[in-house]
Amino acid sequence: MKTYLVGGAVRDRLLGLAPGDRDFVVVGATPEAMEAAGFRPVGRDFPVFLHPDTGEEHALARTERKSGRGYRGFVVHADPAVTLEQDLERRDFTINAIAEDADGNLVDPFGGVSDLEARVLRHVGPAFVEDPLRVLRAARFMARFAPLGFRVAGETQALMRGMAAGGELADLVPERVWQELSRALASARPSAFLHTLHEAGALDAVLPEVAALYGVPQRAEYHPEIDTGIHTGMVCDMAATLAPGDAVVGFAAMTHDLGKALTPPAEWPKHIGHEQRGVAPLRALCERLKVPSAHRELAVLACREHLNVHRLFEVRDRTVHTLLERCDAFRKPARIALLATVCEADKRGRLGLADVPYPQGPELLRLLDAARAVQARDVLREGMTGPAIGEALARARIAAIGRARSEPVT
Ligand SMILES: Nc1ccn([C@@H]2O[C@H](COP(=O)(O)OP(=O)(O)OP(=O)(O)O)[C@@H](O)[C@H]2O)c(=O)n1
Ligand SMILES: [Mg+2]
Repeated sequence: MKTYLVGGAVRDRLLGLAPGDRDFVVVGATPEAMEAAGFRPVGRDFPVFLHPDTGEEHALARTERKSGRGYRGFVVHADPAVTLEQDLERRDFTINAIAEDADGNLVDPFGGVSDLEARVLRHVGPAFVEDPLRVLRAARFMARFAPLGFRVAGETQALMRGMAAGGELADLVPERVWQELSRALASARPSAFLHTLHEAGALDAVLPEVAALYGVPQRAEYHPEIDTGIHTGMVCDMAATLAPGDAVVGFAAMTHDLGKALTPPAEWPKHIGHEQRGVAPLRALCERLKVPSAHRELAVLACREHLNVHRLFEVRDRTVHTLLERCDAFRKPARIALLATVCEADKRGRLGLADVPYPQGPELLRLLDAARAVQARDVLREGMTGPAIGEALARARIAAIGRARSEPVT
C-alpha cells in the first residue's frame, strides 16, 4: 500500500499559505490491513481511519456513485484495486485533487497545479454534481481565495447554475450550510461567497433573506453603491478587515440590513423602519440554520440599533443611556465593542467611503465606560427600594454620560 497527502494541505502549501488539517489517501490497502497497521476506523460504513499516533485522517482510495437526490443513494466503493487517479477523479476541484507522496512527488492528473497558477477554481469532472454542498464549497473557497486573484471557471459556473436550478440545494442540512457560511464569514472576502452563490442562482436556496436584498435600491446620497445586496457584501468585507476571522461580527454585518428587503417598493429608495422590520427575517434565518446564540444575539443588536449608533453625536444623553440599556450593555459590556465594529463596517462598507472615520465607535465605548463607573452604592440613599434604586442609578449614569460628553476626548 502507498500513502499520499491530498486536498487542502497540498493546495495551501503550493499557494504559500499555512496549511490546515492534513488529509491522506491510501492506495492498495484493505480495512483489515489498516487495522493491522494500528489505524482506528472512524465509522463502520466509511473507509476512513485515524493514524495511531497523529490522529490524522487516512481514507482508502475510493470511488463514489450517487443514484438518489441530495444525499440519498450514495454507493462508496473502496477496494485495493481503486487507483489514485480514480480517487482524485471523484473530488470537487482540480486544485483539491493534487496528491503528494512521501518523497514530495506530485500526482496531478487533472491540471490542479496549472489551475493554481492561473488562479482558477475548476471542477474535476462530472462527479462534481453528486454533492450539492460543493456549490457552497466553491463559494467558500472564493471567499478565501478571491483576494489572491481566483475566479470560478466558466464551465464550473454553468454546472453550479444547473445544480441550483435543479433544486439540489434544498437537500442540504442546516449544519453543513452553517459550517460553510461561518467559514466564509471568517475569510478575507465574504462578499465573494455571497456573489458566487448569487451568480449561480443558489443564494435563494440557502440565504433567501440575503438574496432578497439584491436589486433593492437605497438613497444615493448615503449609498453610492445603491444596491443593498452589493452594500451588504461590502459591509461583510469591511467587517473581515476590521475583525479578521471573526464570524460573529461577520454574521451581524451580513444581516444588519435584512429589513430593507421588506420595504414596500413605493417607499424606495428610503427604508424608514428597516431596523425593526429586519428582526423577523433575521430570527427566521437563525432558526433555520441553527445559528449559535453568540452570533444571533450580536446580529439582533446590530440590526435594531445600527442607525442609533450612527446618530450617537446627535442624540441626548438620555437617549444614549437608553441605547446602552437596550443593548444590555451594563451586564454584557464586551459585546458593545463588537456592535461598534459592525456599525463601523456598515458606514465604511460603501462605495468610495472605505476610509471615512467612524468616531461613533470609540465614543460609544467611552460613554459606556463613563456610565459603568457609576456604582450603585454611590446613589443609594436610606430607605430606597428596588425601582427607586434603578431610577437613581439611571439618573446618575445619564449625568455621567453628559459629563463625559462635555469633556474633551483624551
Ligand atoms: N464535498 C467534498 C468535500 C471534500 N472533498 C475532497 O476532500 C478534500 C478534503 O476535504 P476538506 O478537508 O473538507 O477540504 P480542504 O480542501 O482540505 O480545505 P480546508 O480543509 O482548507 O477547508 C478536498 O480537498 C477535496 O479533495 C470533495 O471532493 N468534496
Ligand atoms: Mg482539509
